[in-house]
Amino acid sequence: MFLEVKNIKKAFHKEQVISLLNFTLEAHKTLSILGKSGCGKTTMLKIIAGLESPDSGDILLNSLRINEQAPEKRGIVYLYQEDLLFPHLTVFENIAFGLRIKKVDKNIIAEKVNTMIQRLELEGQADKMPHQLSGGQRQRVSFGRAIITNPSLLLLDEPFGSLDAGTRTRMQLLFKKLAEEFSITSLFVTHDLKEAILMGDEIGYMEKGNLKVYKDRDSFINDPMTGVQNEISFWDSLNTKKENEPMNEEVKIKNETE
Ligand SMILES: Nc1ncnc2c1ncn2[C@@H]1O[C@H](COP(=O)(O)OP(=O)(O)OP(=O)(O)O)[C@@H](O)[C@H]1O
Repeated sequence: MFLEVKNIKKAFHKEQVISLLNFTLEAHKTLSILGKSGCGKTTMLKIIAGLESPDSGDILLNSLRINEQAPEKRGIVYLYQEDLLFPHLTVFENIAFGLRIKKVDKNIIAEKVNTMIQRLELEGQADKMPHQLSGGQRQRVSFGRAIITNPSLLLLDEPFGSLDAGTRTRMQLLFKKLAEEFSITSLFVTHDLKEAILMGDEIGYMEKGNLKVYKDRDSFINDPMTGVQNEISFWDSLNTKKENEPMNEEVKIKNETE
């Protein structure tokens, strides 16, 4: 297993935010994690990234215990909704940033960044500054910046939360494509049911600091806790209403003519 999270617990003062967290993730897979606000999703990601320390338990990456490793040494990138680009750098330089820090040869940087810009469908935007971009374009630049350094694990915290529905759908498809192309291993936190189903090779549901990972999509869909059944009943009830509408109309007309 590539990522192993074992018996993690975390409390803030008296609030037990992570009760007992246990799960594993294979390399090149995406685990989407659904859960209500405040159930501990961000805290879990921060612990894995090394931005918060757990009270107990272990995190293993490639069989190595990384609990004491500094965040920048973990090869993990944590990307959140309002990810800030460097405002004084162009799109090209924002994406190139991680490679420049690693002192990669400038010709290789140019080649890698230009390829990434193409993959992100950002052709013609390379010289723009972040404030000249749309929300979806900014989010794509953030992805590019995160992926270009080949992180071992990508932690995505509601990455499309601030986008409109259409842009969000396009970003989901683009991420699926990039995840495959760059063999990304990721945890994808979302509030959105459809997004969780669409993005995850595996799906987990977090409640009160516990994560349940489902063995397949059907078990997730059939568990009443995940809310999928409620959603289906809602759409079914609208359909039934629609089917009944002409009938009601007929009854009304008939009654009026009687
Ligand atoms: N640094 C902190 N100090 C004290 N309490 C905290 C801290 N960070 C988080 N919490 C608390 O831990 C709980 C879980 O927070 P967390 O941000 O992990 O939830 P979440 O599931 O990511 O929520 P959301 O979906 O709204 O982002 C909340 O009750 C929050 O107030």
